[in-house]
Amino acid sequence: MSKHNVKKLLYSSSATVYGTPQKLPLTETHPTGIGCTNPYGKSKYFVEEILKDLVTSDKSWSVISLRYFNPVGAHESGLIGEDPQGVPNNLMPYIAQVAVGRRPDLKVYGNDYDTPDGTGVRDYIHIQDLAVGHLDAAKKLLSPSFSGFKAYNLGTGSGLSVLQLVKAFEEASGRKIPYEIVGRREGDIAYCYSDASLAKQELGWEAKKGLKEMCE
Ligand SMILES: CC(=O)N[C@H]1[C@@H](OP(=O)(O)OP(=O)(O)OC[C@H]2O[C@@H](n3ccc(=O)[nH]c3=O)[C@H](O)[C@@H]2O)O[C@H](CO)[C@H](O)[C@@H]1O
Repeated sequence: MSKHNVKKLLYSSSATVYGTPQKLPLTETHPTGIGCTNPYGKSKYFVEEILKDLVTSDKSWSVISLRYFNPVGAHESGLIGEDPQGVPNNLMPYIAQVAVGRRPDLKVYGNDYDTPDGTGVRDYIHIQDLAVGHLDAAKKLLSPSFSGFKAYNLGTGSGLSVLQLVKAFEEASGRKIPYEIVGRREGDIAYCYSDASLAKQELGWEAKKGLKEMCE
């Protein structure tokens, strides 16, 4: 990057840098790296720390870190979407594979969390909203007044449970999603949802697509 004089970086980070939330909704000032529940979150945290050190040691660098909540959905053309090989780890692609008959049922990882229906609550965000967030962040990064390191949450600001997502997907697809409640998955937390107001104030960005569009 330095050979080509690239000194501006937009980093794809994750809400998992916050670990188990001490306070909800999660703001960018929430501590990071403490109690990260899985290696993915820890690696995102480590890279953010390296980037903070970089901009401190060399003022010619500037970095924006985008902390994604739970990206889901597909492009409306149907040409770009999510179809992971093997067994999907994430909820939405798993539900989609059950809907098309590739898997018999969804295993719901625990219904004994301290949430309204006992299943895990997450802040799902449509990938097209996420893409627009990158464009808005790139504008900020390229503006002459921007310097240093800044992190922004990219989320909708509201949480949905596993069972709410199942129901919404059934409504959008017209297919029944059979499910079975099984034990909790190690490393999972009960709640994770954003306060996305900083991105609205400073980037002029907010999520526009709703649950129905995420499931279509
Ligand atoms: C432990 C783990 O892998 N965490 C990853 C997962 O976080 P998340 O746990 O936030 O996302 P996810 O889509 O894997 O799970 C969302 C919710 O669905 C539940 N669930 C998920 C799959 C399933 O087959 N059945 C089920 O009940 C899960 O317990 C959770 O409450 O995805 C993030 C990206 O979006 C990051 O990659 C996280 O590191």
